[in-house]
Amino acid sequence: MSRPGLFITFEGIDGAGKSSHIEGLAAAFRSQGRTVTVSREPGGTPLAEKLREMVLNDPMDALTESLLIFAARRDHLRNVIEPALARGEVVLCDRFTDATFAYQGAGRGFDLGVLATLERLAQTGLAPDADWMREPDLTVWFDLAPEVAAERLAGARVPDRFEAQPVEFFRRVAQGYADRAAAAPQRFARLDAAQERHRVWQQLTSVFVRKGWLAIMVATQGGPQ
Ligand SMILES: Nc1ncnc2c1ncn2[C@@H]1O[C@H](COP(=O)(O)OP(=O)(O)O)[C@@H](O)[C@H]1O
Ligand SMILES: Cc1cn([C@H]2C[C@H](O)[C@@H](COP(=O)(O)OP(=O)(O)O)O2)c(=O)[nH]c1=O
Repeated sequence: MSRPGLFITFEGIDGAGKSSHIEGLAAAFRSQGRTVTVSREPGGTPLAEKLREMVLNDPMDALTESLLIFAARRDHLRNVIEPALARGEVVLCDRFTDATFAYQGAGRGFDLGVLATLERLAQTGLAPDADWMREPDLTVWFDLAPEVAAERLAGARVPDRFEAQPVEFFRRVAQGYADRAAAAPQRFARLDAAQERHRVWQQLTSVFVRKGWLAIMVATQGGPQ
């Protein structure tokens, strides 16, 4: 019997540690026989990657930014995420719609009601049930104080348009994530991302073991060095 697809997203402020763990988790799933698609937003298709370049580099107002992000998201859902889920794969996506509510909504102060409308438009009509809005099965939230994230990022890479924002911006973004998690506690798994890397990995894998999506052995091995 084929297994149902799993759509898992990773969220948190820039520098929270998401990217450090996604490939390790993909390897853990693969070692247990699952086919995994790893992707990211904005991005994940040729069109969406072009839109990503614009969103990360060109100045624009918050509505334009939100429209481009949701356009990229729909293309990504249509061409990558929905087909992979239909094949029963595990889809691991570095950021998704919670990032839009956190960055454009809480961070830039854009209207949350408009974002909810765009979310419904962009994420409906693609899954097998035409009226159903696609959402992640699980969202792993790397929760980290903005000051710690800024320290980790200092010197680590050239900042994009968002990473160059002041710490107050990231405080609002972090609160945006907290609000999203409070509104959908059954979908969110919060990790204490301030811990050492191997401890974050342990927290991460135990979430998947508890859900029955990974066997217990991977909770004690693997992960980033
Ligand atoms: N638990 C951790 N403790 C200390 N530094 C970390 C930890 N996890 C990641 N880092 C470092 O912090 C920086 C940001 O991590 P990254 O995974 O790129 O974050 P994100 O993808 O969330 O922006 C990188 O330099 C990474 O090596
Ligand atoms: C998905 C998404 C990302 N972003 C921002 C957050 C990040 O600063 C940036 C790119 O995200 P990310 O891929 O995490 O960048 P990196 O791997 O370089 O850390 O885009 C939004 O503002 N809204 C969104 O909906």
